[in-house]
Amino acid sequence: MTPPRTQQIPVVVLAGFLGSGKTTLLNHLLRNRAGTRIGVIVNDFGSIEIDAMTVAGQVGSTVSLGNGCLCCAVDASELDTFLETLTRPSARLDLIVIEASGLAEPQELVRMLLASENPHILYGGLVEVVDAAEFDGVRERHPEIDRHLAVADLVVLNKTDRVAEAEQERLRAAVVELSAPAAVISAVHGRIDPELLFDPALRPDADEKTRQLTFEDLLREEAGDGHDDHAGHLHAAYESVDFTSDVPLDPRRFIAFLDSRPEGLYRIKGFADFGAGDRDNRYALHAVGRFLRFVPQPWARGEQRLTQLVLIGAGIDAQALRAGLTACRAEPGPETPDTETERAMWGVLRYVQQEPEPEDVRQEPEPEDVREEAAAEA
Ligand SMILES: Nc1nc2c(ncn2[C@@H]2O[C@H](COP(=O)(O)OP(=O)(O)OP(=O)(O)O)[C@@H](O)[C@H]2O)c(=O)[nH]1
Repeated sequence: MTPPRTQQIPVVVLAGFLGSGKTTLLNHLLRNRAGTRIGVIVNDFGSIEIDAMTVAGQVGSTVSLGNGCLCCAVDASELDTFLETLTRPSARLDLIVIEASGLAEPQELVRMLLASENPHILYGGLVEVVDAAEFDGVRERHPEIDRHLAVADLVVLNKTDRVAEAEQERLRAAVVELSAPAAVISAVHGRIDPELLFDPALRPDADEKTRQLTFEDLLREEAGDGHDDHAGHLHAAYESVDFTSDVPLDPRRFIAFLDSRPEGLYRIKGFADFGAGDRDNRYALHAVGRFLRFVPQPWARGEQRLTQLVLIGAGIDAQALRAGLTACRAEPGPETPDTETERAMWGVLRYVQQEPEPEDVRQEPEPEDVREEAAAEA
């Protein structure tokens, strides 16, 4: 007979501004979990759940919290429902990771976890991912980021491949100052030692520095800084636009649309179908600030060919963006690519990285997986 489960499951909050690399880090973690069973809760800002779709090779259970910021749930009951599902003994999980939306207020999530009455969970710390290449700009626009760093337990200074070494030193010093006494580690493509999440005691200088926010800390913070109102939340000024099309996109028009995207449109993610331009692949698309990248991914057998995009920004004109995207839809063309369609793809291929990252390779879930979608559970 199996003994009753008494151990509490640590719940780690994975936060960081839009596009900083949270999903990439999470995928790295899931691929290098060495037998640790991880449950994942994904909280997307847009209503097409791109993040939930791209969390690959799930082990354990994945639930998606869908549209809107979890930090603004009126009460913690929705989160509690998911935690309840993930902590039942049959899920046999060792760790739960909540990937916050890129606009969430991490301290609100921590507050909800600490207030949860689920006896099977234990708050496992806040991991904040920082995009080294965008850090200065994001901080300038959103001084609130300082507040997020101040409550983190582990900071991952990600995308260090995109900044020069001297610059890295400067950024690191700035992040260390803002997040002290949390440990700060530099990373490329979120490749950190998974043990850092599984076992907080292994974090650099853990014995002296690890600090886990207590409920009292959060209450004090709430009373002190006056930032707790919804209007002060990062996402208050942001809007998301979803676009789905079963008509393929014209590559030239779509690249022209992307090249002229407005300043406030900070993040685009999703998948594009270029029809005859490439019958074999869909193109995963990531824009973060002015950075743009496509990753071709083979269509799965029988998969519906769709373009699905989420655009997130501040001060954007949703109607104009939707109209712009609709105008990118291709006229019916040849079934097989001719020279003209091949040439039209050149603009897209300029943004394709030659060597795909392991994170970009689509994986089928492992056979033992239990995958539960919110719809089935809610
Ligand atoms: N050059 C470089 N690109 C990276 C690195 N880490 C992530 N990326 C890319 O950055 C883009 C955004 O990464 P995601 O992991 O989707 O970011 P996210 O934080 O989950 O994004 P949101 O959920 O929209 O907030 C993708 O194109 C990643 O491949 C890195 O270390 N270096």
